[in-house]
Formats: sequence, C-alpha cells, structure tokens
Amino acid sequence: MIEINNISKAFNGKAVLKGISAQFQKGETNLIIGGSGTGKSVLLKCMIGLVKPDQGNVLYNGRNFYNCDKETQQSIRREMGVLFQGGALFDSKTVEENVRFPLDMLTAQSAEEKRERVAFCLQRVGLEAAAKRMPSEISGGMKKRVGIARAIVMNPAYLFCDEPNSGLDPLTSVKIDELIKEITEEYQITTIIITHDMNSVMEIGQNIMFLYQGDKLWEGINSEITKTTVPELKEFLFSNKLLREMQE
Ligand SMILES: Nc1ncnc2c1ncn2[C@@H]1O[C@H](COP(=O)(O)OP(=O)(O)OP(=O)(O)O)[C@@H](O)[C@H]1O
Repeated sequence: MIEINNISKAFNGKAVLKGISAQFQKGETNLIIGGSGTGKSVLLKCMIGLVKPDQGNVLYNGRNFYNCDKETQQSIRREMGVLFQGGALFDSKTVEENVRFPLDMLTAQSAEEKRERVAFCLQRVGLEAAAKRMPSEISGGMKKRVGIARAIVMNPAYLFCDEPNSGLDPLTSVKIDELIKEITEEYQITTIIITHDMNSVMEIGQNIMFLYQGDKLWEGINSEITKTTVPELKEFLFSNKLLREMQE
C-alpha cells in the first residue's frame, strides 16, 4: 500500500499541490485524472522521489520515503517500476537490452539469470519474437509493451505509469490498459496511473482521484464517477461526448 499525507508543493511561490492525501491499495489500478497543469505529474514525481514535496509524507507499506535511512530509501526505490510517458527506450539498444537494463544496473544476477528473467517478462507482454529488434523497428504499442516489460523486470511492488496510452490508437490503448490491470492483479502490485483517457477511467479505474488546480476534489470508483455532483469533475468528464450521451 502507498499512503500520501498532506502533500504540498509550490514552484516560484505558485502552489501546484495543496495538501493531497490518499491511499493506494495493492492489486488495484489507481488512477490520477484531471485537466492539463493540475499537478498530476508533480504528484507522481513527489511519490517516486524526483521532486521533493515542501510538506507531507509518502509511506510505502509504512516506510516513510522522505524520512528514513539511506538503505531503506534505496530499497524502496528498487521496489518501484516506472513506465515513463513516451516509453523512454534507449534507441541504440535492442528490445531485450532495454528490458535487461535495470538488471544490469541494479543487480548482481548472472547472465543466465538475467536472460531468463528478460525472456519471462517479454513473454508476459507478448513480445518474445521481438527481442532482437531495435525500438525504431517496432510500433508505438509494442514500445509501450517493452516499457511495461522493463518496468516489471525487477518484480516491483509499486508500478507508476505516466499516461501509458498517449499516442496510441483506441484499440491498442485498451490492450495496454488490460495488460497493466492483469499484471497488477497477478503480481499484487500497487499501480498508479496518470491518465486523460476516459476509456481507461471507465474500464480500469478501480480507485480514481480527480485533481483540480492542485486540490483533490473527488475520489471513488469508476461505477460511481458519472454520478458525481462535483461541478469541476462533471465538466471534465462530460467534455467527452460519449460520456455526455451516456448520461443523457
Ligand atoms: N519543475 C517545475 N518548475 C516550475 N513549475 C513546474 C515544474 N514542474 C511543474 N510545474 C508546474 O506545475 C503545474 C502542474 O504541472 P503538472 O506537470 O503536474 O501538470 P499535469 O496535471 O501533469 O498536466 P498534463 O496533463 O498537461 O501533463 C504546471 O503549472 C507546471 O507548469
């Protein structure tokens, strides 16, 4: 479980996050939604240690990320898998080298152990046949799958995905969502996903947090979201034509 308590962050005197608290359970796909510039990415960065919050704390299974010894912080970091927006693959490495990268950097595993783990993860995302290909030779959806394989190669307890569907067609988006949800349930990962994608909200939103100008205005599950009475959330949701028609 990840717990965030009263997270605040300002840049140049402008408050971007205003005391956000929440809990994210393991085995669930937790979504952070909201319009552009509402603080979603900054919140994610505060959670993974890329931006230090001005206030508040982040607990990983009870361990306080910003107030613990170096070894504990290091071991929490090793339990995180991150799927960056755009995939962030190394263009000069093959698919399997990309997936192996965290094992090369962070473990003392033998070549054989790494080979087996990489093969397992590539097989899990359905890419075993693409192991020797270069990122430039595969599609956008396949690149996301490589990113997912790399994010899970260290067997993470926590998985962070920043807009995993960006740039994908609707069908591929659905497949990527399903894959993330399956992996989350199968390995009991605490998964946090930033998304703009209404289909993701409706299909995999087991716990959804809506941010608006740095405040959390709503949280709940997908089956409840369209019944919201929060005006800012209604406006956000029903700017989507399909959802508007569903409500009418
Ligand atoms: N390092 C930084 N320095 C100054 N301002 C920043 C920094 N990082 C983010 N901001 C500002 O914080 C605000 C929230 O940004 P954030 O990237 O979290 O938005 P977002 O909700 O993820 O938006 P989007 O959906 O467009 O990615 C924005 O106004 C942004 O300009």
